[in-house]
Amino acid sequence: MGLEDNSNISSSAYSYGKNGKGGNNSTSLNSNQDDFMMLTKQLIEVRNILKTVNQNCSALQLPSIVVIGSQSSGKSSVLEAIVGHEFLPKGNNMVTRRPIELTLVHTPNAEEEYGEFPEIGINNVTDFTQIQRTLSDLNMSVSESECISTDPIELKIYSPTVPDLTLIDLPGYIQVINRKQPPILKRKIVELCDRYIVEPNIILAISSADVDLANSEALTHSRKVDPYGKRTIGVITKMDLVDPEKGVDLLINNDYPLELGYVGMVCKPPGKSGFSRQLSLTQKSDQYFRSNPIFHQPDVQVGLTALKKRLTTILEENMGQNLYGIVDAVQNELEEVRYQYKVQYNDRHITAESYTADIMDTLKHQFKEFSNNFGKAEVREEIQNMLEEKIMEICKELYYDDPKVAAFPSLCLKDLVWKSKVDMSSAALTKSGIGRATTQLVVDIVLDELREIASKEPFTYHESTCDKIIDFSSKLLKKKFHTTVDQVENTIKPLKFEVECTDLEWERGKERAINLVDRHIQESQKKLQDIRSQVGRRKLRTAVKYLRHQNQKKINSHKPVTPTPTPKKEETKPSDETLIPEQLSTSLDNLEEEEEAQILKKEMTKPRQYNPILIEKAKEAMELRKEIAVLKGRAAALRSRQCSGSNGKSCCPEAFLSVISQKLANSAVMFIQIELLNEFMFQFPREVDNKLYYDLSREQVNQFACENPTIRRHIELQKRKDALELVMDKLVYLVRRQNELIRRKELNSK
Ligand SMILES: Nc1nc2c(ncn2[C@@H]2O[C@H](COP(=O)(O)OP(=O)(O)OP(=O)(O)O)[C@@H](O)[C@H]2O)c(=O)[nH]1
Repeated sequence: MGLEDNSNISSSAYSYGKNGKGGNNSTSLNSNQDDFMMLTKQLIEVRNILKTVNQNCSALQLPSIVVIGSQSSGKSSVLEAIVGHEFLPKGNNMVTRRPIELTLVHTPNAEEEYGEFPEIGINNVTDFTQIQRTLSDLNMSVSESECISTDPIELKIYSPTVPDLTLIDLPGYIQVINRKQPPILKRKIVELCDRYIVEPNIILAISSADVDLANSEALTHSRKVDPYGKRTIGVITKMDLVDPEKGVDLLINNDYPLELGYVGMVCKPPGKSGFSRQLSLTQKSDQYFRSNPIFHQPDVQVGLTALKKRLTTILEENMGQNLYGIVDAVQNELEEVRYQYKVQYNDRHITAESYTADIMDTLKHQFKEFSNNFGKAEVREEIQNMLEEKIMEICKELYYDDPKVAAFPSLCLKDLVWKSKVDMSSAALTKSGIGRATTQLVVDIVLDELREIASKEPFTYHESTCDKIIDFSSKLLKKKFHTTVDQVENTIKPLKFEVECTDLEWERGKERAINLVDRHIQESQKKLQDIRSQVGRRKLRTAVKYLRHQNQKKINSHKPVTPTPTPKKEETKPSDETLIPEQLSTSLDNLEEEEEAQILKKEMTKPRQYNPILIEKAKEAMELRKEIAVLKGRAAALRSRQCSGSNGKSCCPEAFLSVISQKLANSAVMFIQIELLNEFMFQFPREVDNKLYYDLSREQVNQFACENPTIRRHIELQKRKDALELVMDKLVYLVRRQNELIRRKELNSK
């Protein structure tokens, strides 16, 4: 727009100022102005939508009005005059440290004016001193050493008296740095302003009337990026501080011409503390100019009304010019996003709610699979396995660790001490808190399974949800824990006193016992093998021999010194029945003995320091050998005739205990199933729905879904596509209106 157009607008603005009402424009002009307002409003909306999805794409940016000027030039006063309220931070201590992005929303039918800070979620603030305080706090969050932050504060003001505008308030240029300010501050402010005075933004260059325009920082900086003033509006503040003639000279400025011209302002008449109410503010601001005819010239634009009108018109024109470019940019962006959406997600629409519901279904489904595979038979098997380990512990304590265990098979029916051990062992098994142990075992299995589910995708993304699952499951199980324990204990009570056993039960028990002992032999052999591989066969053998030698030395030193009778030949090697375990295991090494005798001899004559870890391993290996030997003996006994029937139970404690363990497991499983598991399996899916889905707010559901990065990206792209489609709809409508407007203008001008 050239100066010719400016004069039109200024005269209409002035005529508005003169009668203080709506002026004398024609109806068609009014409707055109409404259309202009509508375009600006809609484009500001579009701009805000685009901002939510496309912060970094300059092609999609719509213009804002950027306010620049030196400190105390009157920037805040102008902005406050436009808004009609004091709301900007005041003080000497560099109160503007962050850009303030101010969106003014004209709400013609609303009675209330209010502000909101969308980014920090503060809404509906009707008290403008509260807005001022919040702005101060947000500015002061930037430390003095940091001086300036580029992170903008977003503020929206809704009012029936503001025009639709987007303004950006920036810290004032510093002319002379004071002692307290860091030297870098001046440059930082220039850099910050430079970021904002770029195209397509409109520059509102504020200069004070009482300062020579040659020294105006605002004009100096704006001219660097907009030499002809095509997008710079000059505002001369404090017009009351200079003679009206000089003021008018400044406005019809030929020294520093701007295509968009200058507007003169008086925001604070001399002697007044400031304005507080919108209506009086506009009136008082314009009053100064009304009272002096020198300002009643067509080329002179003065007063708040003129400024507001000028800003909305220029912003609207600028947005109108940008409209087609924006449409193209949005169209391109939308096509790209649609393509990505198709390629990456096959146009599959997803919501945080649908994802959350899917996850819960997956969880319930996996749990159902587990519960189907964890029926009575499986629970019984688990309990029996646990009891078998207990059997081995009991046998180890009562039988295997007994130094005379080798003699057990021959004495088990005759020797009272050995005979009584079978009752001791059955008592140990039945009285060992079976109720608690079995219930706890099942609880642990259920919780372990849930942890297992939680350890896989997609649950790995939702750590706190997994914690919740474990938490409410533990609580559900805990509720039933004690009753289940009591029930199990009650049912197994009779087994504590007497255990009857049929032939079939004995056979099964024996079979399990044989398997159990065989399994333990294999496990011990595996451990021994591992030690051999870790240490090395030869090294281990030498260390074992060394230990044996040491043991023997100890035994000899404790023996009374009596002449040793020469043993008879057959006594030198004990019979298998009387072999103690160590000797038994030693006999396994006969083949290797020759080979190592030499090394050992050397070791004994020239003692050396053995690695303590090697010694530990050697001790462990000796224990294992001993254990394997005993277990092999027990496996043979269980397979022998001695254990063919239950009457040989005192010779076959493993088989007898296995019979008892089967009976215990049968009784326990029934109550664990009824009291604990059935209830839990029924409750779990309901708790999932209640605690993990229905209880969540919309925001929490969103948060949950976005914990999964794939879903977050999917939702973001979808949001972007939705927003761009919405923007595109609005733009298509605006283009139609704009074309209509141009057509009408052309008709009017004919
Ligand atoms: N006489 C007179 N004084 C004014 C006018 N406008 C503003 N002032 C005064 O000038 C001083 C600076 O005004 P501000 O609006 O705070 O200026 P600013 O550019 O925002 O200052 P900084 O925030 O320091 O950058 C204040 O004391 C105002 O009261 C005016 O039109 N006439």
